[in-house]
Amino acid sequence: MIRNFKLQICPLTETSFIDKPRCHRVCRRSFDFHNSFQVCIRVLTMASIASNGEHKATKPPPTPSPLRNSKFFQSNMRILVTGGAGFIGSHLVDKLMENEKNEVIVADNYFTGSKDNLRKWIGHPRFELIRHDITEPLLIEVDQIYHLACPASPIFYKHNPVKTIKTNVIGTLNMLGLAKRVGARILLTSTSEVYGDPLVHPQPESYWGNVNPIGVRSCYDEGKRVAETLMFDYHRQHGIEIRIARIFNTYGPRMNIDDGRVVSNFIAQALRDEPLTVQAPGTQTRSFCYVSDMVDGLIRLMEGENTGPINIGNPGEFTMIELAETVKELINPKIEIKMVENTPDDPRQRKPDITNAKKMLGWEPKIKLRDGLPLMEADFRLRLGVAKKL
Ligand SMILES: NC(=O)c1ccc[n+]([C@@H]2O[C@H](COP(=O)([O-])OP(=O)(O)OC[C@H]3O[C@@H](n4cnc5c(N)ncnc54)[C@H](O)[C@@H]3O)[C@@H](O)[C@H]2O)c1
Ligand SMILES: O=C(O)[C@H]1O[C@H](OP(=O)(O)OP(=O)(O)OC[C@H]2O[C@@H](n3ccc(=O)[nH]c3=O)[C@H](O)[C@@H]2O)[C@H](O)[C@@H](O)[C@@H]1O
Repeated sequence: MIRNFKLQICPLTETSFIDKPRCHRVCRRSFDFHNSFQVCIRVLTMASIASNGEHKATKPPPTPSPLRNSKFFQSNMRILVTGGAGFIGSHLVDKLMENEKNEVIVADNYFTGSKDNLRKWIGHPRFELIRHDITEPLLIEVDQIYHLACPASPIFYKHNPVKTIKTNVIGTLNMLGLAKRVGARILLTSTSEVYGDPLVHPQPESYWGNVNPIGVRSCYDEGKRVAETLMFDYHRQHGIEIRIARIFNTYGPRMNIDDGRVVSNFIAQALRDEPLTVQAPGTQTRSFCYVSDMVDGLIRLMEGENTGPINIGNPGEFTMIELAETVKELINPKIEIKMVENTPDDPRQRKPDITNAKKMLGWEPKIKLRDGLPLMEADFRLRLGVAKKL
C-alpha cells in the first residue's frame, strides 16, 4: 500500500526512489546496492565523463572468465561478425581467421547470406556460426563487433522494407546494447547511400546528403542514417568505442549470382549470353571497390583510433554504360547492351572522397576495376559451370 512506501535518494546518482525500485538513471542497480555505499563502476565512469566533459572510453567490465588471460588459452580477441555469412562478411571472416589469436563468431539469419560462404571454417576450433536474427537481443561475450547484418542489394532490401528498417534500427540497438554490456568496440558498415542522390561530388564525410525520407530506398538509406545516429548517441552517452565505415559499391567473388546489383548482374548476363541490362539513362555513375581492398579498410578502421564516419571505396568513377562496355570487352564481346527502365530515386552520381581514409587509416584501394572483374568472372564461371572458351 502506498503509505508504506518511503521516498529515498540514491547517494551516487541523486535520483529519488519510492521504496526499493531500481536506479533507472544510469546503472540499474537496486537502491540497496547504492545505499550500502558500494561503488558501481558504471556510475563512477559516467561521473568522470561528466566531470571531464570528454567522451573517453569507459573502463571495460572484467573479462567473463580469468581463463581468457591464461597462457594456455588459444585466443585473445573474440570477434563477432553480424552478417558474416554474406558477401563482404565472409571475406572479412577469412581475413580475421588468418590471425591465430582471433576467435570469430558469426551471427546471421541467412536472408541473403549462406553457410556455403563459410564452409571452410565450419568445425574450426576458433570459429562459431550462430543462426540468429539481430532484431532479437544476443547475449554473448566478445571484444569486438563488426556489425554488417543488413540486406545490401536494393532488390532484397526493398523486398521487405519494414524488416530492413527493423534490422537497421532495432538490430543496431541490440548490437550497441551488447557492446555496452561487455565493453566491446563496435564497427558499423554504413553506406554511401546516406548521401542519397548527392548534390556534392565527390562526396566527403562532411556532406549531410540529399535523401528522400519517404522513398522506396529509405528503409535502407534512412535506416543506415539512424544506425549512425544510434552509434554516436551510444558513444556520447555511454562512452562506447565506435567505428563507422561508409562503404561505396563493393564487388567480388561470392556475390549472389542473382543478387540484382549491377556488377553481379552484368557478369552473370555476359556468361549466360543474355543482354546486359543498363538501367536508363545509363549515364548515372558509381565507383567500384574490390572486396579485398574493402576488408583491409574495415580492419584498419577497427584497429585504428578514429571513430569515423570514414568513406571506404574506390574513387575510380564509371557510368553504367562504361561498366557494361568494359564487361562486354573483357568477358563476352558478342553480347548486346540493352537499355531498360530504372527504379525510383536511383542516385545519379557517386564517388568517394577518400582523403580521410588515406590520412587517418593509411588506406587506399589497390585493385582497379579492370583487374577485379576477371577475378569475379572466374568465381561466377565456376559456380555457373560455364568454362572459358579458348
Ligand atoms: N556491398 C556493398 O556494395 C555495400 C555498400 C555499402 C554498404 N554495405 C553494407 O555492408 C554490409 C554487408 O553487405 P554485403 O554486400 O555483404 O551484403 P549481403 O546481403 O551479402 O550480406 C548481408 C548479410 O546480413 C545477413 N542479414 C540480413 N538481415 C539480417 C538480420 N536481421 N539478422 C541477421 N543477419 C542478417 C544476411 O543474411 C547476409 O548474410 C551491409 O550492412 C551493407 O549495408 C555494402
Ligand atoms: O555502395 C553503396 O553505398 C550502395 O550501393 C548499392 O546500391 P546501388 O548503387 O544502387 O547498387 P546497384 O543495384 O548495383 O546499382 C548501381 C547502378 O547500376 C544500375 N543497374 C543496376 C542493375 C542492372 O542490371 N543494371 C543497371 O544499370 C542501377 O540503376 C544503378 O544506377 C548497394 O546495393 C547498396 O547496398 C550499397 O549500400
